[in-house]
Parts: sequence; structure tokens; C-alpha cells
Amino acid sequence: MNDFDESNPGGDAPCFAHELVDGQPVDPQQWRDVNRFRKAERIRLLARRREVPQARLKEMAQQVGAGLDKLISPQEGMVIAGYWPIRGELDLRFWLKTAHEAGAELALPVVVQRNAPVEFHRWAPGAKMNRGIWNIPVPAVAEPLIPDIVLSPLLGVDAQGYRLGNGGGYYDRTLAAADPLPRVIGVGHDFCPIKTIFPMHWDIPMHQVVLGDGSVRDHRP
Ligand SMILES: Nc1nc2c(c(=O)[nH]1)N(C=O)[C@@H](CNc1ccc(C(=O)N[C@@H](CCC(=O)O)C(=O)O)cc1)CN2
Ligand SMILES: Nc1ncnc2c1ncn2[C@@H]1O[C@H](COP(=O)(O)OP(=O)(O)OP(=O)(O)O)[C@@H](O)[C@H]1O
Repeated sequence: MNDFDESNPGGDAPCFAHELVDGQPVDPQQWRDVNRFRKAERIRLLARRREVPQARLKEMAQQVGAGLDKLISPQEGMVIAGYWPIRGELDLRFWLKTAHEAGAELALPVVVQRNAPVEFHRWAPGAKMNRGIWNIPVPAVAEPLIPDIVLSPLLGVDAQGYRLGNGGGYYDRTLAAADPLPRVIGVGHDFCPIKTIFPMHWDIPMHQVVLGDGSVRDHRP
């Protein structure tokens, strides 16, 4: 396109070859490049996870639990969303159980519709579960709750606190629709950090991140 072409003083028609995400234009070529990078990183990090022995996964979960203890004082009236571990994610159900015993209410993410925000449904340790989309276990009784705190499982996290997840955009959509924004605490393995995920306008940085080496990072107030 040449806006200064004298034979075409009005300039070319503006380029509408943009896709809209959340009502905002996204340059398709940039998104293609970023998507390719994220895909490769997901594959690398998932492979890395698969190499971790069970005993080390347990150790890392304990470390994350200790980190969460420094950040959160579970109490009555507090709603904490955890997750049911899949694909080598850290199993923090022991920590959730303690939080529940301290009076906090718990919830798990449920994909109720593809490419839409997730809902958080009430859960307690031992509750009856069903298989949801992608076979992820979800509470058999669907009682939506609004969490104050969301523990968000990471595949990767960048230096600014942006999350690389499974690639469905579920947490991003959920947080974009949430008002007020809950406190989002990313949790993951010690090898999750990457330099940048090349954040796009819909990516929302997490408040804090706790990793399997016991580290706790603050990213936003
Ligand atoms: N434990 C846990 N529960 C969770 C999440 C999570 O990351 N961890 N989610 C956090 O978002 C939601 C589920 N997100 C998911 C996103 C994509 C895929 C998935 O399998 N994607 C396919 C390709 C995409 C497709 O088929 O449409 C794949 O990876 O092969 C699975 C879960 C809700 N529950
Ligand atoms: N707020 C939003 N509204 C509409 N689409 C969105 C929104 N947020 C993300 N998406 C879409 O979701 C897709 C995946 O996004 P992204 O790569 O950030 O996934 P992710 O955060 O790794 O996945 P997940 O949250 O499921 O673990 C992108 O194609 C993006 O366009």
C-alpha cells in the first residue's frame, strides 16, 4: 500500500485484513508468529514435565504449598479456585484441603462451552466428580462461585508475569470478563520461567507466581 501515490490521492482503502479478538484488531501475521512460538514452547515445556519423576513433582508441590502459605491466609468467607491436576501439573489438593479446613470455600474451573470463559464450580475434597470436556474431572454438582483468589496452573511464565497455558485462552477470557478481577496466583514447576510470551492485548499478567523451587514473585499490586 502506498498512501502517497499521486495517481491515487485518496490513498488505498484501509486494510481490514485484521481479525478481531475481544473487539480489538490483531495483526494476523504477528499473531501467526507469536502462536507458532507459543506452540513450540508448549511442546517443549510439556515434554520437560513428562521427564519429572513423581517424587520430584511431589517435592515441588510441597514447595509451592509453602509459598502459598506465605501469600494466603485461608479463612471463612474466602473463595479460592484451585484446579484438578492434569498432564503433570502440580497436585495442590493437599494445600486446598488445608485451606478448606481453615474455612475457605473452594472451586474448580469448568469449561462449560468451548472458546468461552470458564465457570468456577464449588468443590470440596472428596466431592463426587464427573468427566468434563477433554476428560477433565469436574464437580458432579454444578454450583458456580465467584473466586477471590484463582490459582492458575502454568505451563510457562514470563518475566512480566504473563502466563503460558494450554492454549485455549480460557483463563484469559475468564479474567477479561471478571469484574472485579480476582487475585491471580500462577503456580508451576521450577522450569516454567521463559523470557517473554510476546504478550498480546488479551493476555493479563498474574499478580503473583509461586514455583516449585519455592520462589515467590510479585508482578502487580
Ligand atoms: N487442571 C486444569 N484444569 C483446567 C485448565 C488447566 O489449564 N488445568 N484450564 C485452563 O485453561 C481449562 C481447560 N483448558 C484446556 C485448554 C486446552 C486443552 C486442550 O486439550 N487443547 C487441545 C487443543 C485445542 C482443542 O482441541 O480445541 C490440545 O492441547 O491438544 C485442554 C484444556 C479449565 N480447566
Ligand atoms: N479475552 C479474549 N476474548 C476472546 N478470545 C480470547 C481472549 N483471550 C484469549 N483469546 C483467544 O484464545 C486463544 C489462546 O490464547 P493463549 O495463547 O493466550 O492461551 P493460553 O493462555 O495459553 O490458554 P489457557 O488459558 O486455556 O491455558 C487465542 O487465539 C486468543 O485469540
